[in-house]
Amino acid sequence: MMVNHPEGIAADSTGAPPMLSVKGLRKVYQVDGGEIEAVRNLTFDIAPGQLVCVVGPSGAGKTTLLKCIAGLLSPTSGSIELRGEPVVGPPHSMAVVFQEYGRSLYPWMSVRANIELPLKNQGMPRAERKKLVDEALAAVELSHVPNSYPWQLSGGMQQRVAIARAVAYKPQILLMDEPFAAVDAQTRADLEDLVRNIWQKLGVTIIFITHDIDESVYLGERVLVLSNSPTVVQEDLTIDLPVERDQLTTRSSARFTELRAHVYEQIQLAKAGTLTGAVPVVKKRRK
Ligand SMILES: Nc1ncnc2c1ncn2[C@@H]1O[C@H](COP(=O)(O)OP(=O)(O)OP(=O)(O)O)[C@@H](O)[C@H]1O
Repeated sequence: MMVNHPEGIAADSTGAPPMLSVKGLRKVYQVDGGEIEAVRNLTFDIAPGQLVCVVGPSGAGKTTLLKCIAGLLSPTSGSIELRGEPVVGPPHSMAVVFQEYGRSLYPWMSVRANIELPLKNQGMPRAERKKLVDEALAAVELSHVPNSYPWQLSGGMQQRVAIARAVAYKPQILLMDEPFAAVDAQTRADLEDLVRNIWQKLGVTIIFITHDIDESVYLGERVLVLSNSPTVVQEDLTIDLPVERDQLTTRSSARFTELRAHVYEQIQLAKAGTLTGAVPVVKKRRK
């Protein structure tokens, strides 16, 4: 049987307030001659330390949701709260890893300097910076290349640098927007294991956006399936796989197959707009 969260409620046995609370989020973009309602009504909580994957059809509003959470876009209506405080700009306690690692690293700076930069900008003393960068390099298994430049590394290694930079910053929430979409399958599998490793070691809350159904089930403790745009939460699914996962055993287990089939079915329904009747809406602006 599939286990679903009651709508919008994050499971937290400690009774602590949610790390993140999204309430009635709506985002309408103003475009030439009209409006596009990208996100209609999203409500959910995320408990501290959860690893939540967000999946949905292309154009479902995943990136829009992430940008609103990161304080890079303001919602048209509804609210986003981080530990009970409204998000009105990029919060200090958040770090974001984007898909385009090539554009997120400075090519003229060494790996170490790239990871160190946000800490330097915070005015952190040199010794403390060095310790955090060394720990982050070890966490992503790049301790052997601190003085290399990003362009000397493979795509997968560059994405590790981007992850290290986020980890060194010690965020309360790590947002990841399709971070492995541009790397090959083998590297992607390694990076998925790296994310679960970091999550287990550091206990950080992670929101991981992906369009890959298998990836969402393999990585997540919970999967939020978004509907087609204009977006609502179509399904909030608990992934009851063991915490210790590995690419071979987990992916060949009967439960994994069952869960991935379920998410696949939900995405198909989302694409067809079956549950929500949702279709992209372009409204004419009143003159
Ligand atoms: N800056 C913008 N201006 C106007 N419309 C936008 C803008 N950004 C996104 N949209 C529209 O909002 C909807 C949701 O887009 P968004 O990029 O958030 O979806 P997504 O789920 O991340 O897509 P994908 O999986 O293809 O990356 C789409 O219809 C898109 O065309």
